[in-house]
Amino acid sequence: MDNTDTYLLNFKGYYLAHFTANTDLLKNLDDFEIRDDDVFIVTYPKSGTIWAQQILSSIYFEGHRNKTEMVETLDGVPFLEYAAGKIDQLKRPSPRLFSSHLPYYLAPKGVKNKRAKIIYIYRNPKNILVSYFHFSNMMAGLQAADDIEDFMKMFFDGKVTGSLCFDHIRGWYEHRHDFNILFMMYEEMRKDLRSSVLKISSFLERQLNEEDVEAVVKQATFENMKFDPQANYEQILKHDLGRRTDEGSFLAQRYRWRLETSPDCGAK
Ligand SMILES: Nc1ncnc2c1ncn2[C@@H]1O[C@H](COP(=O)(O)OS(=O)(=O)O)[C@@H](OP(=O)(O)O)[C@H]1O
Repeated sequence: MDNTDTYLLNFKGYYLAHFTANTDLLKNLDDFEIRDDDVFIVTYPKSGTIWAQQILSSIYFEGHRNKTEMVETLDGVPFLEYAAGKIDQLKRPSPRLFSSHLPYYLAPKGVKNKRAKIIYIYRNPKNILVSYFHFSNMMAGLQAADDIEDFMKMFFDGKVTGSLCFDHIRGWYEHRHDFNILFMMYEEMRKDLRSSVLKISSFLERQLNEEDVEAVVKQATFENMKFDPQANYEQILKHDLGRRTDEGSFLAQRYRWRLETSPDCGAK
């Protein structure tokens, strides 16, 4: 493990966000005990993790779906490799839902033996790039960039948390036969959220009645999540992760309308 960079932790050739990496867990990552009913959301950063967390959490937890329980979405679907000390993963009751930005080759042995289910969300890298640029400038623990060109250099050199985006997506896709995995595309989910929820719940073998499906979809709309304090990470951002500036949020999309029309993807 190379600890020398302020922002990036190099673990076996892969960059993690230094400030929040769970180094104790990483030491024994390969042997991390996997249960048959574990479920992982795997993404490259800025590809829709928080969105998938919301969908999974409301598929699995009735109290979340019906808003009778006030649980931060992230606490229901915590990261495996981040937030050291916050949760003892081994003591969590089943079924455990996880999030992860890890590349395929760092997945614990049990995941490679198809013991857990994985939902891999991928997003158009142009949209990732713009989202990541704004996000890096907002988050205290990530390296800020002077402008989009500056960030593009880091992004295409893979000198960002998550390393090179293309390696991440290609790696998981080319090794898909080693895993019990469902691929979902962010942009397709945007086009048809209901079908995406049905596809995910069917893969997870979770029976939902019509009313449940409606509730999950409603909870997962951008408009709902943007203003739902349990879902939008605002408190976590403020108190745990740390902001560099008051501007920006996890659910930004301020440039969304430009994506279809502008060659610079709304970077300016
Ligand atoms: N409900 C819903 N619908 C559509 N899009 C959504 C939704 N929830 C989150 N998002 C968008 O996902 C982007 C954040 O990605 P991640 O959650 O993967 O970020 S992170 O890696 O966990 O930091 C981020 O994209 P940008 O807005 O383009 O930055 C979020 O807006």
